[in-house]
Amino acid sequence: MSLKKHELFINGQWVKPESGAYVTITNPANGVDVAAAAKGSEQDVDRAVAAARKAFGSWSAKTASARADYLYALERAVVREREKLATTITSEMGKPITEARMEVDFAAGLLRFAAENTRRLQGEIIPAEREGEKILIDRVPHGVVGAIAAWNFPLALCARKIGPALAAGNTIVVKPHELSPLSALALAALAQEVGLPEGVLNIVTGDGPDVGVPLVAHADVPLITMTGSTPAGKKIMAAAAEHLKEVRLELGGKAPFIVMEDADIDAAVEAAVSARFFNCGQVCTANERTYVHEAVYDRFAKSLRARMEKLKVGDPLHESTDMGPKVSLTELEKVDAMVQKAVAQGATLELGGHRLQGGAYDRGTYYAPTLLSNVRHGMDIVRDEVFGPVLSLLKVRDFDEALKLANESQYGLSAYLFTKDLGRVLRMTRELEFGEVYVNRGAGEEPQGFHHGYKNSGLGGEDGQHGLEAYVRTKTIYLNA
Ligand SMILES: NC(=O)C1=CN([C@@H]2O[C@H](COP(=O)(O)OP(=O)(O)OC[C@H]3O[C@@H](n4cnc5c(N)ncnc54)[C@H](O)[C@@H]3O)[C@@H](O)[C@H]2O)C=CC1
Ligand SMILES: O=C(O)[C@@H](O)[C@@H]1OC[C@H](O)[C@H]1O
Repeated sequence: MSLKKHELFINGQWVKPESGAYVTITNPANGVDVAAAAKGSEQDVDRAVAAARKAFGSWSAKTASARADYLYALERAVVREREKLATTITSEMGKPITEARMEVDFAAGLLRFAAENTRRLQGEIIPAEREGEKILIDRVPHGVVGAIAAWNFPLALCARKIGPALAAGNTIVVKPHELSPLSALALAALAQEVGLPEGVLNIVTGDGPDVGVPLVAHADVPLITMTGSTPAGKKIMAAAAEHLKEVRLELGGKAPFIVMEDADIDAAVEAAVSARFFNCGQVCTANERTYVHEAVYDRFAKSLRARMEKLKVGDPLHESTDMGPKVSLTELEKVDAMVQKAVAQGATLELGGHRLQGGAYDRGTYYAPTLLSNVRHGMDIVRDEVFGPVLSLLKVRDFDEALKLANESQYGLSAYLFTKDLGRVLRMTRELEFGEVYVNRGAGEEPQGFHHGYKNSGLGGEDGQHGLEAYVRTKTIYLNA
């Protein structure tokens, strides 16, 4: 049976790539080829940007309510197609179907938030020095937004950029990740179905060098928003600097997960496990370093191990599966190398530490839930982002030490704190150098929050009112009759 070929979505139409080539998308759970996606190129980017530029005039001229209506319609279509979209996500990148449904819900929530807030992008009126004059500070869209996504949330990361960009009156060209373009293409099909005007949303599939690079360099794209690795984010920022364009970057993380002696240990264990093993550890907000107070360390470690042993790894389409495969063999090997290096540097391997093999595991890229103890702060595994199911346990003397070690990182996206002591919580709000902190709960941001990393975790931030405001710029008008 021949694979379904997915074309590019440009100017409201499905069009063939200039290259004439297609890339096979493989399900990491079983090695089965699921579809082929067009291999985009610079010429395709040019076509998509031209379409988006042409559509910008009439889209930005629409009333905020009219733009909201389209976004509400798209959200309703996403909700209606929840199961189909979730299955697409699972088959292209391997997360459990239960989590894929959560991703669809999150994507719908992001679109709904954008729709609800189109009318809240308000300007200002300032008294002038000249009689009769008013100074207006208006908020206007940038024009064509270039959006580049990662594979770990292939639908939600696109919705997170499309929703606010369109709400604010921009048009957009989206480049999904080369490993997982299918759910973004399914979203485009829904946009077409709900009658989104042609050219407002365009999708060019393909890899970073062929599509991402020309999109970033394009003279008619004044704003780039990207989710992915820190090295790629830095390259994008350097390339954008050549053209003095704005960038919003949502990059890697190395979240500390701090458990103090007064914490609810059962709740902390549950949250530590879900924040580490959700999506097979492939989340920028994942629990990367679990710092536990020495007074409760042994109890925590025992309970953690017991909880981890219960994790069911297997076919992500099964309702009871907790963890699916890694997205690709390359990614699996990267994680395994980090684990082996940690062991060589003196960490103790308590659980896992290897690829799962035998039976159905042999067809996919499964890695065992891994627990490392005796982890010391100088080890590479504490420094570098581990995008996989590997939990590193570190013992700390007190809160001071936990705070100090938590801050000793090049990253600054998310952090977690479990304690009942309000004094510590208040101190943490001042001293912890992270943009998003979860107190006495596990991971999972909300559309009305603000997802924003410090240091090497990124620039700009996404979601909520602050995220929406990134998609407008100011225009000052000295108004006289
Ligand atoms: N912050 C996050 O949420 C994510 C972090 N990662 C981290 O990144 C590592 C590598 O994963 P990759 O998929 O290779 O991420 P990546 O950062 O290379 O790719 C992300 C997106 O950027 C595009 N891209 C890459 N280089 C580009 C360039 N120079 N110009 C324009 N576009 C470019 C890619 O095609 C993709 O769409 C993972 O192991 C993980 O550590 C991966 C995914 C998401
Ligand atoms: O890219 C990531 O891993 C995060 O931005 C991620 O995106 C949706 C999830 O809810 C976030 O944690």
